[in-house]
Order: sequence, then structure tokens, then C-alpha cells
Amino acid sequence: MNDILAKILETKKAEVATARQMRSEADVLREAQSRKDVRGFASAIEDKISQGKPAVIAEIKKASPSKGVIRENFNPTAIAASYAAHGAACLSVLTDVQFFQGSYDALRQARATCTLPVLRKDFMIDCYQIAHARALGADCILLIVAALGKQQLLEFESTAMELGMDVLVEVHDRDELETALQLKTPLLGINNRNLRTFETTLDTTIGLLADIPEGKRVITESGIFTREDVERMRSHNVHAFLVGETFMRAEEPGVALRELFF
Ligand SMILES: O=C(O)c1ccccc1NCC(=O)[C@H](O)[C@H](O)COP(=O)(O)O
Repeated sequence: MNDILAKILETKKAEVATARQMRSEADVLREAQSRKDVRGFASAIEDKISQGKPAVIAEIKKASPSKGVIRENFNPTAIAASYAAHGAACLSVLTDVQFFQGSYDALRQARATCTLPVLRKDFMIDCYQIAHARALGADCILLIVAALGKQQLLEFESTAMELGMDVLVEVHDRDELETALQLKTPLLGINNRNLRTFETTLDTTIGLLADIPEGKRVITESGIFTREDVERMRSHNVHAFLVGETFMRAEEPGVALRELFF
């Protein structure tokens, strides 16, 4: 696999190995288990939707492999406060340093600023990262089917759930969907972006909807830019959205959220 996802996953392996040398998994797990402050991520999404509103997972990301630096003036505290003031259901915070210029502090600061539940947006390849996510304060983790085998998905999901976190499982095509449906989590992200080619089309979400059973909450991810995009999704009964770039390019991200969705 000579692509960006493969490079990211290789880098993660080295990162986790270094982290393990700095601090044992048992120690991280103890801290994760001692935190009793988990916020309901899935329930925050359902609350919005039950009120007839779109559920927006508002992303905090400075840069990405496909777009380079997206936001120069990057202040996670101010961005989180802005999102919270303008109707976000949840936050998604990039913690990957090398490819997204994220940080653990960004997650800590964003979460400390508001009462919204927070997704640790990173590339999970090891149980160590799941425990570390909760130790940092994350309320939900992302599991990308393209990055993991079935046994890892099941194991990581159960570790996250034992720690009280929700799980967002992410797919891009029908085969990945079939695997994702074997997990317990109701949160099913469909990434409109192909993580290997960066091609992004909302047709990806629309094309998979017929194969998704009752009981799963579809979250459309990436490439949402206009009110027409939002209306198109809502006309297909998709009411949960994960949006980054559109908000990150706006002077006031929360105002951009309100204008796009409300
Ligand atoms: O965005 C990338 O370049 C990327 C590359 C490799 C793996 C993941 C990548 N992005 C993560 C995401 O999918 C987005 O941050 C998220 O869905 C928000 O998308 P957008 O609203 O288009 O910023």
C-alpha cells in the first residue's frame, strides 16, 4: 500500500512504540479508568435529531494531507467555544501531530472549554491509544475499517465501551460496511473522501444508504460545503454530519456552522 493511509498507519506504529516506552499501558489504563467524566456522544447526536435538528459533529483541525494548512490562526479553545455557542452537537478534535498538526493539548483545551462530548480523531491501531484517548478526556473514538482487521475492530470497540466511550466506525464502501455492521455501535460514519486518492463525493453516502439496517445512525463525513449539500443529505434521511474544512476556513467557525445548518 503506497498511499497516504498506509504512511499514516506506519507512522502510528512507531508513535505507539515510543509512547509505550515513555509510559506503560497499565499506567495509562489506570488513569483512563479513574476518569468518571465521560459525556454521551451518541446521546448528544440523538438529542439533536429528536428535536428535528441536524446533529453536527464540528471538527477542530489545523491541517490535513489533502489540503495542507487549512487554518493558520489555530486556537482550539476559541474554536470549541464558538462551536458550542452556535449549536454543535459534538466536537471532533484531531490529535495526530505529523499529518494534521493536531495535539493532545488541542483535545484537552477544547473539551475543557465547553460541555460538548468530544471525539478523538486519530488513527487507532493499538489498544494503548484507546486507553490513552479516555485518559485525555475523549468521549468517543474513531475506528476506520480501512485501517483495521475485523478482530481488531471488535477488540478496540469492546475496550472503548468498557471505558464508557462511544465508538464511531467509519466506512467508505460496501465491503467495509459489511464489516462495520458486525460491530455493536450504532454510530456509522460514511466518509465521502477516499482516504487513498482523496477523491470526495457525497454520492458515497447516498450509494450505501440502502444497505444500512434500522438501528444504525448514519453520519456523513467530509465534503459538506453548502446548504444544498446539507439539504440533499436531509432529503435522504441523513441527519448527522461531520464537518471540518468548511468551518475551519471561516473567520468564526461557529457562525459558519449556524449559517450552514440552521
Ligand atoms: O482529509 C484528509 O486529507 C485525510 C487524509 C487521510 C486520512 C484522513 C483524512 N481526513 C480525515 C477526514 O475524513 C476529515 O477530517 C473529516 O471527515 C472532515 O472532512 P472535511 O469536512 O472535508 O474537512
